[in-house]
Amino acid sequence: MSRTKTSVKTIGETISLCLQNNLTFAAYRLPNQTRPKLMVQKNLETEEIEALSNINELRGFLIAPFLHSEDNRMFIISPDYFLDGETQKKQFDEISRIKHGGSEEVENLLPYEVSMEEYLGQIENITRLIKNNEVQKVVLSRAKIVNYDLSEKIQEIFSKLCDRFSNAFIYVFKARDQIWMGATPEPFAFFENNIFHTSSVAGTKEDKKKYQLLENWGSKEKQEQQYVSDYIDSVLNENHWENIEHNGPYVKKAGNLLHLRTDFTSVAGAMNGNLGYLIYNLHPTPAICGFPKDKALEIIQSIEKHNREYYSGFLGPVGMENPVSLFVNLRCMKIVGSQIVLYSGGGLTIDSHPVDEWYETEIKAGTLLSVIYDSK
Ligand SMILES: C=C(O[C@H]1C=CC=C(C(=O)O)[C@@H]1O)C(=O)O
Repeated sequence: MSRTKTSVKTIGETISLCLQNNLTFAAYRLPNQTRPKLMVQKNLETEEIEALSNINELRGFLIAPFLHSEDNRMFIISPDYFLDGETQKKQFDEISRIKHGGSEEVENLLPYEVSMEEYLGQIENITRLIKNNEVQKVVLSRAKIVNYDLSEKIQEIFSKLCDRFSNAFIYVFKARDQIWMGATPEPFAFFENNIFHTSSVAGTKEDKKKYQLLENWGSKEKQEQQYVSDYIDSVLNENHWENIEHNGPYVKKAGNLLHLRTDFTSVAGAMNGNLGYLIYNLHPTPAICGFPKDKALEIIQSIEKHNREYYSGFLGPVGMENPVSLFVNLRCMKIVGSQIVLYSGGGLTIDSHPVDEWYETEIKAGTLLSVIYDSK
């Protein structure tokens, strides 16, 4: 009897082993599933991905930044080991024999942390541009730095996130000397039973009974989400994506928050265009950038003083059990030594109130913080 007990290890135990041995890995749990999965790569270096046109040939855990740059590349973690729900002793022993030294030159600089006062000023500058009709929506974001040493608790927090947020995509990855973790409510591109899905998720309220009903949401949130839906609709059409169906907007719970969400589905037939081009054209949607896209991006780049890196990029398994299961990297953090950097943002429109927007980013950062502080 004891043989079966010791012959398997949990994904949590395997994550600990990977961290201890400085291995490149990604663990994740898909929304509404119970089994966490883990991909472990034997080598330290990950493959850079230049373009997504051949996404159908990729296999592994894909990680794309908000914007490509010299420092923020799109890359993939190879599934040399793919562990589904548990790890057999034999695989565990094999993994324990792979060890890498830590890089000493890593410059894990912390990002710029904006004060509340400065953030309110940034919002005022952006709403002025919106009032002048230069742009309609801009998603402004910030990084919040908390002194907290998570290094010994990463697998514990991963497992708590899985328990607490059953309908989110939960992940943790270590690659390129970085550790990121998140519990995102925003599907970006995935397949289920050969049906392609994407979603428009925007507009935020605290999870109060009143807001569980769509009719109690104001025009600010409805408009904010409509920009995203219209954009997704136009990109799907421009890319000749056929038989598109919409469901929404409806109210969807995301941890301590509620969002408005519309789901788009399309039967993945031969008539549909190239999946890689579609993904390339969809990103970044107005849920994380704004509308019109180019102007919003220009404003974000001139106002935000931190580099978003992988926050508001997209990530998830590709070429594994499904062609792609990609999610927008929200409600996420980067673990930097004994500090954590939490990233959050919010959509600004003509009806935004600066102080409310600041608190919205605080509450969004609180999604992960509530779990971290619970584990103290
Ligand atoms: C940009 C974020 O959320 C997006 C997704 C849902 C609701 C949002 C909002 O209400 O502003 C944002 O568009 C974030 O969590 O950092």
